[in-house]
Amino acid sequence: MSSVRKVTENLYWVGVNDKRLHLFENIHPIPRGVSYNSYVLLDEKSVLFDTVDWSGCREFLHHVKEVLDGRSLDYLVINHMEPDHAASMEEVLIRYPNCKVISNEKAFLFMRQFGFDLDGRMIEVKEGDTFCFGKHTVTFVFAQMVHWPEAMVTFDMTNGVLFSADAFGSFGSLDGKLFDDEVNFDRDWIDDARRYFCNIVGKYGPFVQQLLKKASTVPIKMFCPLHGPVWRNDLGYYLDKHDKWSRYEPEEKGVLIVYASMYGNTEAAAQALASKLCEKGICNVAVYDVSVTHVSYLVAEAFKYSHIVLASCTYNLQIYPMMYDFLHHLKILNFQKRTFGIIENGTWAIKAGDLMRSFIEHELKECLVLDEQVSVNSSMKESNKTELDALADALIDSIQK
Ligand SMILES: Cc1cc2nc3c(=O)[nH]c(=O)nc-3n(C[C@H](O)[C@H](O)[C@H](O)COP(=O)(O)O)c2cc1C
Repeated sequence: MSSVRKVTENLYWVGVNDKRLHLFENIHPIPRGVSYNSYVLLDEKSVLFDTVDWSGCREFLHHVKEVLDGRSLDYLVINHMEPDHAASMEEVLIRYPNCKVISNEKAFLFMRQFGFDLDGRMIEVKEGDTFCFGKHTVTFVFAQMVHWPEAMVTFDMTNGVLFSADAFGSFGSLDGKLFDDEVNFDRDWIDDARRYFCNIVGKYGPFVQQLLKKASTVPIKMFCPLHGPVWRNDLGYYLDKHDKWSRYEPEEKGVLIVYASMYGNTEAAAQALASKLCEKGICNVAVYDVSVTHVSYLVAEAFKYSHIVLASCTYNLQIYPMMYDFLHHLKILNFQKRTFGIIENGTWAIKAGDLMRSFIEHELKECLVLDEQVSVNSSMKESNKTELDALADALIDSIQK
């Protein structure tokens, strides 16, 4: 008896959940854990699709053994060579000495780089190749840079299952609930799914768009990703989210306010703006302290909202370091197509506003900074109230356009 679950006829989830890992990629907090998904297909040949992180190897091997129930393993398909999926492959190959690895040229190169000895057990496939395991015939679709260059997805033409690698994944431990229709995704999962996408694959929007285009040409009935729930019900909902995220289009009209403040004065200005916006009828407003909320959450919120206000005090003639870090993350994730407002603060040489404006205008693509800037000199004054009003009005004008 184990946590193995049947996915569909002859296909089983043999993955593991990880609630111990604190930081995914040693960067992103995962308070709800994460799953490493792997799947076994029992056809005339037995096939394992990807493996799991090294930390879950022992339990995973038990799952594989249980499903194989005495059969040998014929093939291991590696869609993605990142160690959270491929680290356990060597152990699989030791236990199943007749198992051959099906993957692409670049993935085999990466396997050698990671020190896996495949010793004549490689079957190299190219884009569009097909492979028959008995009743099931699969085709391999390259998904370059979703999220590594060797990534591919495998489409089972017999039952419509897409083994989608890192595409359509999410943070979050499954805890028994394998399918999208077994959870309240919009309530309990969407924030983690967004945070996963934006921070892990966000930079590669155009490549995700290419994959979505390829996906639209085949009759997919199920996404089997390498993290998070399997999709068998409302695929359109999830496709639509991925389409928006990968085009850098906001999901919602609203204002994200992120502030950097040491002694509370910049924070007070940020909160005053939030109140003004709500008073004027725009209540879809989210406020975060950049020093309190991890940057991966801020990035996800930036992808969600149409408008962003950055409020930063000046620090050694620079943008406050945590705010700079947030901007840096947006830049390296190829973040684009938003309207920004700016609040700055300083006591003797106020620089944060100009520096943030310049960063947004020069380092982010297709982003606009509103002229209506708020400049606080240490603490808010009467003149700042007028500036805040003007910024709130400019944001509302822009939202309503
Ligand atoms: C380490 C440090 C460096 C600072 N550097 C500058 C600066 O370069 N220019 C400036 O105008 N104010 C500077 N300040 C002052 C703060 O920006 C200023 O007091 C601001 O009002 C603080 O806003 P807060 O109340 O939101 O923390 C600095 C303060 C600290 C602690």
